[in-house]
Amino acid sequence: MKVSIEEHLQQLRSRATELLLREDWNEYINLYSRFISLCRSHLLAASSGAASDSVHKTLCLALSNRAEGRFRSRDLPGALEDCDDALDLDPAHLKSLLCKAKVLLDLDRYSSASECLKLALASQPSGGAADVVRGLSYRCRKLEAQSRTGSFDLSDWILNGFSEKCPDLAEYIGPVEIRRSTNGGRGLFATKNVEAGTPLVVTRAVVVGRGILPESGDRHGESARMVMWKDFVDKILDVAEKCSRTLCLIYQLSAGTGQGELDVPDIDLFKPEAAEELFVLKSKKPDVGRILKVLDVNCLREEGFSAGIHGKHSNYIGVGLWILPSFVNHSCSPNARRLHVGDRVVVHASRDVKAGEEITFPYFNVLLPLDDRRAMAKGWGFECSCERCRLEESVGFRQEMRELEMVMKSGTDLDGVAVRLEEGMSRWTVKGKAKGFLRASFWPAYSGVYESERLTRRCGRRIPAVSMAVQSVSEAVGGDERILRALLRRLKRGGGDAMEMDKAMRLGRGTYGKIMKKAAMKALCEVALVHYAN
Ligand SMILES: C[S@@+](CC[C@H](N)C(=O)[O-])C[C@H]1O[C@@H](n2cnc3c(N)ncnc32)[C@H](O)[C@@H]1O
Repeated sequence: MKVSIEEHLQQLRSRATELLLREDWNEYINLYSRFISLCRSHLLAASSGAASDSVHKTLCLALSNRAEGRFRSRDLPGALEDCDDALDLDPAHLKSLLCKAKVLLDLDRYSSASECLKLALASQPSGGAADVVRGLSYRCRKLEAQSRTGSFDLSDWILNGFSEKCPDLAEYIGPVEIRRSTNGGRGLFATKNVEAGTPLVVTRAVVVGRGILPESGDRHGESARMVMWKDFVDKILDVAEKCSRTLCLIYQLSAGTGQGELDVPDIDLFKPEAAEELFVLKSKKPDVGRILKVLDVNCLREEGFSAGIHGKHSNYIGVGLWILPSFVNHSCSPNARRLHVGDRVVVHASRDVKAGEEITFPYFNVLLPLDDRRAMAKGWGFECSCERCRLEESVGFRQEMRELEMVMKSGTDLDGVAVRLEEGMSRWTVKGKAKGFLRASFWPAYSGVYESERLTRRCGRRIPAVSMAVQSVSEAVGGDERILRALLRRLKRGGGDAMEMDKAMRLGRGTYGKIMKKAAMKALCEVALVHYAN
């Protein structure tokens, strides 16, 4: 028996409802693709105007439904294309306007989303649809203001113990640009003087892979790591295949070789509003070999209070690719830090930064001696050429430093190490910033002393007071929980004056960023006291 086109479409609709309920988006999209081609061929064959009007309506709804499916399966460019096709048929189609606004919001194109919502409002939605329009408009205004001003506020989230949904942060590019760095490759540079704590870049990851790995030494550990990595790579390839903008941006990143030959892209290329014409590729198929190399060089681990210590398992690991932060080089004397909030990373100045200065954050723990840092940089595949490493390599008293490092590692005579370093620095006429560099290299010894009232008393005035050491080390390496903790412990024990309180607040801003109110900063300081006992 021959089935009429209407009956066929009705069968497809019923099947689509089943797939929608099952959230089987791939099948849902496939089904609507068939539905759409049927409508289009029917439209070509339609003889009367009335018949063609009704198929137009059906086609418009089908495009809108496929857009929703594509949105759910994170094919945002595909979803946008479907919404635009539906709106070509009916510019006031509410469902398509709402879906388009959601897609544009997820693509961080807030002004375009806002335009779309204005059109949706003009069609006078009622009931639930009106609520959706109002909700999206509010979100749009909030994100647009954040992306323009760089004012973020994580206070509520922190004060609620990080338990609520992650705060909704906008994409933001602050006063920075990409230039050639002294290490030969490219780097991110400040275009204005900024204070410690100022957000520089806030951006969403292409993908973050998260998991809880078995204890190290567990024979399943390595295979669990491999499974997690494979899943992460598959997701990256999936996004890159669906979105040529993302693929183009991934291709801008270093694949590890020929640092000096890499192009220096304009910062505007990384703005969500950058024109689509800038992202045209010869082949939309991702070059897997090249992407694997890019991931090797640029993936970062989530870190900071938001990643590891709140409610998450101690073996938790999160690895992601964040495009613009991938231009930030490492330095053992960094001036920026990263804070992870959901899939977004906030890169903020961890100390005052001057216009023209390169923005750097630590790829690994920099509160360690030169040889340990060298080994870690080697693991990353480079030799660190930062100011601090160059200075420590060139000093004539390198051998004496090595001996002190050995004692510090044995953990037996921490006060002796700190005292001998201070005496050595007077003899070697080490001054100013260089003192901060060396104290940072021996921070485990200093912090061991400051943690213990007995050792602090024993050292007396042969080592600097906590607040002075904290000041010099934070000037060398920027804000850091472990340095902040030393100062907070001193304040907690009593004896801290208003100046020290002020210093702690400033160091807190360098450590956590100027993205929270005082009460939330205090809550984080409590966290530093509990979680950073060396
Ligand atoms: C995430 S990329 C940083 C941006 C990179 N310079 C570029 O041009 O795309 C990491 C690579 O930059 C280089 N790099 C980063 N920090 C460095 C440093 N302190 N000294 C030397 N090379 C560094 C290394 O080649 C490293 O593999």
